[in-house]
Amino acid sequence: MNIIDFENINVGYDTKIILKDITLKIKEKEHWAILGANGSGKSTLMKLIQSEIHPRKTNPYKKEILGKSNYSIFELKKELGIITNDLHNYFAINGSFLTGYITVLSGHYSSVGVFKHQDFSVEQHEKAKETMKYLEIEHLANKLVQEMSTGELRKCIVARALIHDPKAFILDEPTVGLDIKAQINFIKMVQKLSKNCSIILVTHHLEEIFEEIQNVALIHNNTIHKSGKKEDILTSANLSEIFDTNVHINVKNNRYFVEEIY
Ligand SMILES: Nc1ncnc2c1ncn2[C@@H]1O[C@H](COP(=O)(O)OP(=O)(O)OP(=O)(O)O)[C@@H](O)[C@H]1O
Repeated sequence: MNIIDFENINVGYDTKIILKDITLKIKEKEHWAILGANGSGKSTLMKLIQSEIHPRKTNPYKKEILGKSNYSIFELKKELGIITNDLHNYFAINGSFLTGYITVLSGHYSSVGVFKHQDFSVEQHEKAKETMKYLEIEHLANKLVQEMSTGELRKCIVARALIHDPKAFILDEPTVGLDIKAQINFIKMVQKLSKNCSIILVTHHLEEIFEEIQNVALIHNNTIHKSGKKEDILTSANLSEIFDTNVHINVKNNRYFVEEIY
């Protein structure tokens, strides 16, 4: 099954087209990085995936997620763990008085916090505990969201999505606001998740593309400029083109990094 199967999609805001002719196929169990400069349209692609914006109907197109062209967004979000900075900020503001445990438990109803009308079974509580243990965040169980660091809250939000055992995680610039140690730590956690589900990592940081990510799509010139196997796509020439600056990249221990900007 394909996680994402898009063909010839044009999408934008009001009358303005931001991304055109989007064709992208991501199969189950594949791991992808989507790379692009600031303003290239990465977040717009995320909004398209989440159906916050819709393809223009002026041309034939295909938009299937998890093999379906018609789906309820509520159900979709259980099958796809979608982690955005908007979600993070929403929790930081509206869920500031929740504990880590309640944040994770609320994933069962995809709500922000738990409410009197919601019943939780013993199994649901067990799942929340097990998920926190798996992500090594048990120590955050009683900590309030407002007392958490950016990295701690982001991990709780990932755990909240993981409670549904999603088929894929889509992470939009997940290390924004994290210092170097927290960034490495977070990417290690995503690497662990990749053992059980697809990872689609939207980023502009080359170093975050961990070994298991074997496919890359580059967004440039309002479209998916190039996509395919990591070794073919992640080249100094391609990155110089999309970031509009001369960069020389290198690979060490299966990790890509920018060696020189000139
Ligand atoms: N709600 C909106 N209404 C109109 N234009 C928008 C809207 N959101 C984004 N845009 C425009 O769409 C283009 C792509 O923006 P988008 O946020 O998708 O880029 P991005 O690659 O995610 O950027 P960044 O790396 O800076 O987060 C930009 O020119 C931006 O100004």
